[in-house]
Amino acid sequence: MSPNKFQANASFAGQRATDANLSLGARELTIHASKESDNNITITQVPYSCIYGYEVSNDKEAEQDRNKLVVDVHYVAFSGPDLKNPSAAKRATAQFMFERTEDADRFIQTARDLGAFPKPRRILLLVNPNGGVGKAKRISDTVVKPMLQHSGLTVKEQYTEYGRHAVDIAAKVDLDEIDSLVVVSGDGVLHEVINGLLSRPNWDRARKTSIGIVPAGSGNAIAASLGTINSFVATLTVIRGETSKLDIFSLSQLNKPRIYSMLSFGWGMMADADIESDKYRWLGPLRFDVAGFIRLVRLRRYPGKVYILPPKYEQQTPSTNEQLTPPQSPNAREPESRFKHLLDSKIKELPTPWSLIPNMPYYSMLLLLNCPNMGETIFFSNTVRFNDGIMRLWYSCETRFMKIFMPFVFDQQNGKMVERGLMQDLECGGILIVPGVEGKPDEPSTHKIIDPDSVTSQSAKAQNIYQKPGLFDVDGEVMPTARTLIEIHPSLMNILVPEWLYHKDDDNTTAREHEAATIQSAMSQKQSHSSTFSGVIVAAAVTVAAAAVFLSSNGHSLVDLFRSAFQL
Ligand SMILES: Nc1ncnc2c1ncn2[C@@H]1O[C@H](COP(=O)(O)OP(=O)(O)OP(=O)(O)O)[C@@H](O)[C@H]1O
Repeated sequence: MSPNKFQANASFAGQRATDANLSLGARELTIHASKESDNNITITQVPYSCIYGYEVSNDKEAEQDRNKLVVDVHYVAFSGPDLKNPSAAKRATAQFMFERTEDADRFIQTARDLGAFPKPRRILLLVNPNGGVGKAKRISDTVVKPMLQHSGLTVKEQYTEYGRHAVDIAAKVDLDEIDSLVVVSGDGVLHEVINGLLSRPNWDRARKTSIGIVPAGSGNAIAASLGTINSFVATLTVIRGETSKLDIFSLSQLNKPRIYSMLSFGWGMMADADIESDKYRWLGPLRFDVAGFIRLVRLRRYPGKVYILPPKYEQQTPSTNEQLTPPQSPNAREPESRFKHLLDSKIKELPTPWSLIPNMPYYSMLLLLNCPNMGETIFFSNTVRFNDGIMRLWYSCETRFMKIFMPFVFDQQNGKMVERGLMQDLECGGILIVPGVEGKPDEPSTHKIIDPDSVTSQSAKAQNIYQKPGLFDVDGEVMPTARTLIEIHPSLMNILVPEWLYHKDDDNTTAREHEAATIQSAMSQKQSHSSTFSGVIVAAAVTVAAAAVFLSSNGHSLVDLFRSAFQL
């Protein structure tokens, strides 16, 4: 028999087969078996990228014969063609009963050599018991830990005990003792992990530690973007250990420590809604719809100036600091921004290559995204990739209720929100935002939230331009509304991704496409898809109902809400 072929009694995918032929290929295990019921031959493929572990035991049905060994191969099986569909994956086990110990040993050794089984790694698992609707502990206990148990990985679990605890943990953990830092939480805790790692003195070493997420929050934008909303797929991803580069944004303000972001920066309506949605955390992902709806009917204008740097500008001209600290040095410190001086409010006009976004007397929304999804239920645009080294900025000064309402309700999940002309978009390599009243953007006073009643400019008042500068939202966390420099650091970190995910820095696209095709062809049942439209209608109905419940509990009604909307 050829070295990669084996024979064993098999039990898998709800069927039993005597003398099934197993073959270990370059990227998948193939099982040829004849069904006991009708003698028909079935061929089942299990891609290695779906295998999360194995176990060996004695055959219980043949206790006297210690020579007979059973190998359980644990994998994630997809039941529909959409690899990103959260309900399309489940755990499965294929059981092979070998007649002789040598055959079982040879099977395991060959599978190992071909990369069928996960490679041993050390993982620190951070679980936020309070994230989202408090489901992280359950996901960790019922999915993550049981799967990790079979994986052969070394795992240490730690609960976060207070807000920003993950920053402290990531800043202090011994990096020589772990290979990956994985959170079972929402995006907020992953944001904290990134900021903890990048605050370390051994910055260059820390940034290379791979990070991962099993989604258990209410936004889960990163997991939605990676196609790992399903907890089984997310845990499989952590176990298999495939990584991709991840661009990171840094946000600098005068005399404040830099903040790092892996997901988004927002200002205006969406940012206010995101931060304000924290009050409705108990609603889960629906909290964004409710807060968004309330903010939509109370639309505001956000005055300020936004300057941009051309895309890839930084990469074309490496800074002196980067030359001084070669990336191979493990203790290289965080490189300083060469545009830091622009944070000085005395600088009124920015020098080339910076340019002002023209014709924007105020903004109603501004959004910088690093991933296609803004949340589990908000798919923004598939033009955004987390490793292309480009910042994508969307902005608008639209304040008409219906113009914003329609795309937000009907295009939230189909990526067409930006195609409706609601927002303009730009690619850039850096941004400087100067929030504040039109004509006086650089006054130090605009760094604070200002009472609109204190505005004296008649023209600003007449145009209803001058209002509170709004909130700055970084990955769902608030930062002070002040002159802010945002820069991109291409491929700064490494994030755990599903092996079949196509990504741009990949030199093995064909293999990955084959991987996705193999998984898709291995699927047995057809997935039934509810239409996006009906999903949206249901979402809208639930949102309105939730808003009604919330408002009535606060002594208001939907009628008040609509009245205030149309008065604006
Ligand atoms: N034990 C704890 N007690 C209170 N707060 C905590 C605890 N552990 C973490 N936190 C805080 O919980 C906040 C939210 O966490 P997380 O990101 O997991 O959920 P989420 O905000 O619902 O999800 P998403 O960011 O995807 O919307 C974080 O700001 C974090 O600092």
